[in-house]
Amino acid sequence: MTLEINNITKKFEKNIVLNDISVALESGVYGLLGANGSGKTTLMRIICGVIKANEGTVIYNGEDTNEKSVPFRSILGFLPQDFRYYPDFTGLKFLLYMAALKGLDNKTAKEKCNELLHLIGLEAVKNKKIKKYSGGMKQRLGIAQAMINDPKVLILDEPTVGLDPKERVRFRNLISSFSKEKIIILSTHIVSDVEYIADEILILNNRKVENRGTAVELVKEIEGQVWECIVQPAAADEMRAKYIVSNEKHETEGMILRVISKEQPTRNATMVQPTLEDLYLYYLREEVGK
Ligand SMILES: Nc1ncnc2c1ncn2[C@@H]1O[C@H](COP(=O)(O)OP(=O)(O)OP(=O)(O)O)[C@@H](O)[C@H]1O
Repeated sequence: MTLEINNITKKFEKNIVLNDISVALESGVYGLLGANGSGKTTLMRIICGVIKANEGTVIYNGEDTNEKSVPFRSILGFLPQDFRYYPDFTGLKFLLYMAALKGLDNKTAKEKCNELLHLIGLEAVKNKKIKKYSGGMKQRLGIAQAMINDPKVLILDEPTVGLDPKERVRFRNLISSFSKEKIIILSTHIVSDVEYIADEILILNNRKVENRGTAVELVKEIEGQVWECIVQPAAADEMRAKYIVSNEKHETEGMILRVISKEQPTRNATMVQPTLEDLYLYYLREEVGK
């Protein structure tokens, strides 16, 4: 199973959001990481055919997904960022409705809806109207609707938004149990989510997929560049202006700063193991310095 994104360029008027992006994906879970506005949603919408790229193609198992003769939609599941619900529908009715739209027959739809409602932990409230659901419950319902047709390619735009820690764990388990022989792409700002779920991480930066790899592979890039040092509060501002500071802790002896820098930032600084969170901030350095 392969999904190839070939030379995708997307402009909104003069604003080039994605510039000649090419990535080839095989079955697995991919975490798409990038700053606000880096084009994650745009890329996902292009893959799903919701919007068209100016240039480039999306090829699934050797076939262009934009060709009308290619039934890509039937093997695709999508949770958009701005997913709309019908507030007066119950959770079950909503899923049955989505199943009908995807062409499932009645019997399969009922079975699938109940199975998913159980998996996402909404069985007890399936007959309640969606307007009475919490944000996390709605989000889980959105995830379920994306999975209703047992898609081979599942695209989830910020699926963990609004989920509490317990719900996030449930989501991770759901994805790993579902991920066999599938391509799952999910975007998030929550680094720990991709760290736990994704087999591979794609970093979207400067209009490109700038880097890809496992969390362990990626953090190697900044090995030897992450430091912890103690500074007095008065010096913290200067440090923030000069370096990427990925964490700050107030202690009695001063402030403990976690700093990303090629050189040792202070004489007392000790080198520490980089994390994916450090790497993320490293890629977002322009934002950090602002
Ligand atoms: N329909 C549109 N018309 C004009 N500009 C757009 C449109 N959609 C997106 N953009 C612009 O494209 C850029 C990328 O937006 P996109 O939503 O893809 O980023 P993102 O990485 O998903 O951001 P976020 O993390 O905030 O959701 C932004 O500068 C945005 O303003």
